[in-house]
Amino acid sequence: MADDRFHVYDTTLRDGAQQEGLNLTVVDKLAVARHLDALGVGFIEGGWPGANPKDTEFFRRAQTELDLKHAQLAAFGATRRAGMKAADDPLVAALRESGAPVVTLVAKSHDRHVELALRTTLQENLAMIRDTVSHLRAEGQRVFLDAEHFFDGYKSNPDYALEVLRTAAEAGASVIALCDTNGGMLPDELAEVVHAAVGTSARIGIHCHDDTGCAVANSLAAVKAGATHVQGCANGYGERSGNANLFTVVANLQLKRGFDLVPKEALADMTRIAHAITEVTNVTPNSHAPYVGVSAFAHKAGLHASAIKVDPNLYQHIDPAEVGNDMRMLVSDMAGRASVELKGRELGYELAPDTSRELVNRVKEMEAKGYTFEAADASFELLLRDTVAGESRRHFQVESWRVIVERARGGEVVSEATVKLHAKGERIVATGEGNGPVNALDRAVRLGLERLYPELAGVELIDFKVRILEGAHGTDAVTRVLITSSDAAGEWSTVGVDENIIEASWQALEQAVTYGLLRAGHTA
Ligand SMILES: CC(=O)SCCNC(=O)CCNC(=O)[C@H](O)C(C)(C)COP(=O)(O)OP(=O)(O)OC[C@H]1O[C@@H](n2cnc3c(N)ncnc32)[C@H](O)[C@@H]1OP(=O)(O)O
Ligand SMILES: CC(=O)C(=O)O
Repeated sequence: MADDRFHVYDTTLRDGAQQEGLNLTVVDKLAVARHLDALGVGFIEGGWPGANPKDTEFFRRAQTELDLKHAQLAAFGATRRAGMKAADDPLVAALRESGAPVVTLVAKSHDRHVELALRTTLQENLAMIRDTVSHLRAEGQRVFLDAEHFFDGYKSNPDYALEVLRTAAEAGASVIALCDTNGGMLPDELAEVVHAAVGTSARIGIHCHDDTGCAVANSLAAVKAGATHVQGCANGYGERSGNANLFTVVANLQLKRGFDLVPKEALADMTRIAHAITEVTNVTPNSHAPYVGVSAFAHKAGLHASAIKVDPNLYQHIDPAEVGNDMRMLVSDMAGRASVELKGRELGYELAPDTSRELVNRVKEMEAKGYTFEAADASFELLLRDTVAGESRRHFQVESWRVIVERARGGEVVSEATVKLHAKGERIVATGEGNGPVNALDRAVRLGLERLYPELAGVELIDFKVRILEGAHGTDAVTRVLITSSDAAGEWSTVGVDENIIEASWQALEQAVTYGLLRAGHTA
């Protein structure tokens, strides 16, 4: 089990699930819990048993289907309703019966909320907290308290807000998490309030929302002010602008502040875990996320690359391997010789200085015409190979292509493409039909080449993006086409640019096929 000196408490399955558009099944929740446990968090808040059948079911199945190595499960719920006994409240019963060793109770700590939202007295709210905490403690559960709206409540009535903490601690709550529920706090003022709360006898925790973009900074400020329990969500999921991103918080505390929160090997697996969770949640990963985003260690500027060539630490705050991420070089019109040299090395080529210079010039010229190599790594690698070895080293040469688009009598629109190619000493003429001109060209090329290169059967065109770009003089617009292809081992992207959309598509398609053949081991 995790070290009890400092708590890492994940609430993805409860507060994270309050994110717009995020909807997890019980199986999804179990899968996310396993990923979080692999990261080594101390607590996983699984949901609110009794509030909906899914969360009740999660806790039932968790007892037999989750074999947690690090984390303890926490069941979330509210203090009892006003005017009744905790033992008689069905939602409190659901917490008791959840099988979770920890219960986290949300309680009002803002006087205005007690009066307006709960519609009860300040004294009755304290009684609700006291009764519910002591009842669950007597039933053998460890009880944490989320002091809802604590910071706004402290500003409105500090004595009452602190009285809520004291009441919960005296009744047996072992953690009191101060919640910036509306997410409106800034780090300096938040730290002052945390300072005032530390010493109320229970461990003080922090739970921040990101409405000011400060959830992570606020969590760190709270820890500096004495909090020893930090809550957050995987990938910053959560209601409105989200919760503190637990991955960022953990990496910051462990790598910058020297806390020993999760095993070193687990931290080095964090990027994979963050992405594995996005696969379950079906939320597109934020490529710019600190530490774990695919762009977190991607370098585009030529000046950066020239320094990185000497020492990567000159433009990186940590070694990406510490969080399981990788440094990547992006090649674009902002590249210099060092950028292409490093990118070449990443792809397995050692480039001579003259070749790097020629390649940078070609990249800049082509990007000025509308090509984009940072989005089309495969096109860059082909350009690099052409620069080193010449285009004659391609697997096939194109004599010509032609496409006919016909609206037939019945109204059906059909496309037919003919390609004339040269490969392995043969002249090939092939015709393909498709539901559009690019589809027809793709079929024709495959039909022509598959006999010589059977691996092409495993290459699929999976995405096709078109963008109309302003021409250099603002009049003659050009089309950029990006094609993403895949085989059993991965994906690659290629780019084509021309005033004619079919020519632009053809360029991207020809490169997609050529790169697919390279990946299949045909060096041409
Ligand atoms: C800050 C947070 O994110 S806390 C987590 C919030 N999460 C959720 O709300 C998701 C799950 N919620 C639910 O499924 C439902 O709201 C339930 C099952 C909890 C309650 O549903 P309902 O009984 O239909 O009540 P409803 O949602 O309309 O209102 C909430 C009730 O809880 C009361 N309440 C709110 N906070 C607390 C609290 N801390 N302690 C006790 N009661 C509370 C409200 O006063 C209100 O009481 P009322 O029914 O007498 O008006
Ligand atoms: C409890 C909780 O999620 C909050 O106050 O934000």
